[in-house]
Amino acid sequence: MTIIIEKPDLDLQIMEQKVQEEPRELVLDAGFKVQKSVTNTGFDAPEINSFGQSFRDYEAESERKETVEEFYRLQHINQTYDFVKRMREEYSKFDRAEMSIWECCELLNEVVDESDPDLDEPQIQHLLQSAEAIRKDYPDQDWLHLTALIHDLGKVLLLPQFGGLPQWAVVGDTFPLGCAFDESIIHHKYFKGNPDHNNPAYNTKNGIYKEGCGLENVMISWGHDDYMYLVTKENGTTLPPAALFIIRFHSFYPLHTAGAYKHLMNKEDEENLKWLHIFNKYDLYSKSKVLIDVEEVKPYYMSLINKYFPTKLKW
Ligand SMILES: O[C@H]1[C@H](O)[C@@H](O)[C@H](O)[C@@H](O)[C@H]1O
Ligand SMILES: [Fe+2]
Ligand SMILES: [Fe+2]
Repeated sequence: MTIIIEKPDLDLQIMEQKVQEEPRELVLDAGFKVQKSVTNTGFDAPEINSFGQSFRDYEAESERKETVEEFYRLQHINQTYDFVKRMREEYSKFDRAEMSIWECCELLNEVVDESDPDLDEPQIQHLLQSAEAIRKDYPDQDWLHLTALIHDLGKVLLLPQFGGLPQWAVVGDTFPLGCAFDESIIHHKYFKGNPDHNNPAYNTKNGIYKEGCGLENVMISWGHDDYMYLVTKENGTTLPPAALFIIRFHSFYPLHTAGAYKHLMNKEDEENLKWLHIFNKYDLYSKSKVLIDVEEVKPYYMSLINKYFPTKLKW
C-alpha cells in the first residue's frame, strides 16, 4: 500500500527570525526559580531542576548521583565499534512490532531513565513537556512539536518485547565510535576499560573517518537516538531532514554542547545543528514536576502523527 502524505515546507528563514525575537515567558513549575535565558532562543530556562540542583550536574551530591555514575561506567566500557555495528544490523530488521506512534508513546509510561540526573517521571511526561514547551515558542513549526514528541521513543528498547536491552545500551549521552573519545564526554575516565580505547585504528582524532565526512557516516554509540532514527527513516516519514538529525543526535552533547567532533561535520550538518541547538533547550529545561494532562493534548498530537507518519510503523 502506498501512502501519500503532504510534504511539509520547512523554511529555515523562519528560524533565523525566531532566534532574534524577544523571549516569551514560560512558567514551568510553581515556585520554580526562573532565570532570563542566557540563550537567545526565546525560552526562559530555569536555573535548577526538580531536585534543587543545576541541570546536568554530574558531580552534585544527590540521590541519583551514584546510579548515574554507575550507568556511565557501564556505558563507556561496553559501547564499542563492533557492538554498535551488531546492534544496527540487528535492529535494521524491524521485526519486533507493528504499532502506531501514539501506541509507542503510551508504552513509555513504563520507562524510567537511569542516566538522567534531572528527571524521574515516566518518559511520556518528558515527551509531552518538551513538545508543549517548544510548541509555545514555535507555534508554526508543527514538525518541531512532533519531533519533540517522538525524540525519545527509542527508549522502548528497554522493554522485553524490544530486546530488553540494559540501560547503558539505550540511554545517556552519545559519542562516536571509530575515533578517539573526546575529553568532554561525561565521566571520560571510564573509557580506560573500553577495548577501542587501546585500538590504534580507533584512538586518533579522525580514526577511521575523513575530515568533513558528514555525521551521517559516523557510527554513534547505540541507543534510543539511533534506533528511533532508523525507525523513522524506514517507515517513510515526511518529517524534514532537520527532524531526523535532531532525533539521531539529540544526546550527542559532546558535539552540540561541548563543540567537539566538529571536524567530522559537513555543510548540511551545520544547518541541521542550528535546529538541534534550539531543540536541546526544550529537551533539557522543560523537565519538571508539573505534569501534562495526556488526554487533553492527545488530539493535537494525533493530528500531527497522521500528517507525518503512516498509521502503523514497523519497529
Ligand atoms: O540522561 C539523558 C537522557 O537519557 C536523554 O534522553 C538523552 O537524550 C540524554 O542525552 C541523556 O543524557
Ligand atoms: Fe533522549
Ligand atoms: Fe529527551
